[in-house]
Amino acid sequence: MCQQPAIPLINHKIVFYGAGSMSEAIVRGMIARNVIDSNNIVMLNRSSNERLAELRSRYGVLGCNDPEQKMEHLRTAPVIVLAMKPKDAAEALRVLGPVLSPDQLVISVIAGLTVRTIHGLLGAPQPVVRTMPNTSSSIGLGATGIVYSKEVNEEGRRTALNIFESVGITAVIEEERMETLTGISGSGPAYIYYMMEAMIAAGIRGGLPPQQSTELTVQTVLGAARMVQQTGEEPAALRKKVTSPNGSTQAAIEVLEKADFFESVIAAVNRCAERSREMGVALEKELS
Ligand SMILES: NC(=O)C1=CN([C@@H]2O[C@H](COP(=O)(O)OP(=O)(O)OC[C@H]3O[C@@H](n4cnc5c(N)ncnc54)[C@H](OP(=O)(O)O)[C@@H]3O)[C@@H](O)[C@H]2O)C=CC1
Ligand SMILES: O=C(O)[C@@H]1CCC=N1
Repeated sequence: MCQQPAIPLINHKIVFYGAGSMSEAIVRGMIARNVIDSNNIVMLNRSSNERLAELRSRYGVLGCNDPEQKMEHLRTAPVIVLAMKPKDAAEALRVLGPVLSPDQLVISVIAGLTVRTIHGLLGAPQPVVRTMPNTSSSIGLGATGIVYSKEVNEEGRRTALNIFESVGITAVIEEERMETLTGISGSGPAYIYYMMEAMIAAGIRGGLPPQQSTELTVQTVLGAARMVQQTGEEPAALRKKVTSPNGSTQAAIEVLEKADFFESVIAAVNRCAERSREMGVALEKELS
């Protein structure tokens, strides 16, 4: 077994402003890794009490949707993670800006929302970390892109890295690359799940019991990812080893080629990046 690197204990409050899937994935991953005490996690949402009760019972975190208490948490937390949908971000940030003090670190996971727009909506040059994680963070296998605003000091960088390294790997990148990264790793799990759905369906249509088809598909995807990771070989080289000349794999790949699989995946990644930019532009318009 390979040992995961030790992550320093996070011993301050983190407020998740938005208590949905992405927040839960990060919280679950951090708690499983024991990098933070659940008493130090506060999760805020807008309306759903049931959702907060669910999070409380699963992770022992504090949930809150009382407007006054919410503002108090936001005013006092050293670290705030923005995790609402892009359409809700402008309003939430306008409310947040006036209660912040200059040393509070704002970490965003919101697709498309740029550092410049965050600053504009907050109305202050807050230290901002723009990130793009993915939901595999919940099992410690996330992949998170990170951009720092120039206001983020060494301690802020370390804090952001501690959070996201505790739930997977991180890549510090230029902000211009964030949309491409979203197309690969932010949304990427969904493409793999889609491929898995199709493989499972094919197995069932071919007469395998659903459970068997699912188990075989899961193990195949897991094994293929681990092979790339552990052998260090290129996916193309590994694919070649599966593909006997004129054999069954070659026949299957020819069908995928005919459907332009390779270029379709690239087009999907590009469209994802483009859509993230569109969402960013829509949010930028909120500034005027
Ligand atoms: N899901 C994913 O795979 C990924 C998502 N992201 C980003 O994460 C962000 C959240 O996505 P996701 O978790 O899927 O979304 P969800 O819809 O699951 O969760 C959004 C949460 O935000 C809350 N919320 C909205 N407005 C406010 C507000 N004004 N004050 C407090 N809480 C508010 C909602 O509360 P309520 O339900 O009460 O309205 C809800 O808890 C998005 O911006 C997305 O781009 C990034 C990477 C991957
Ligand atoms: O679909 C979305 O907009 C978000 C961003 C990355 C994954 N989910």
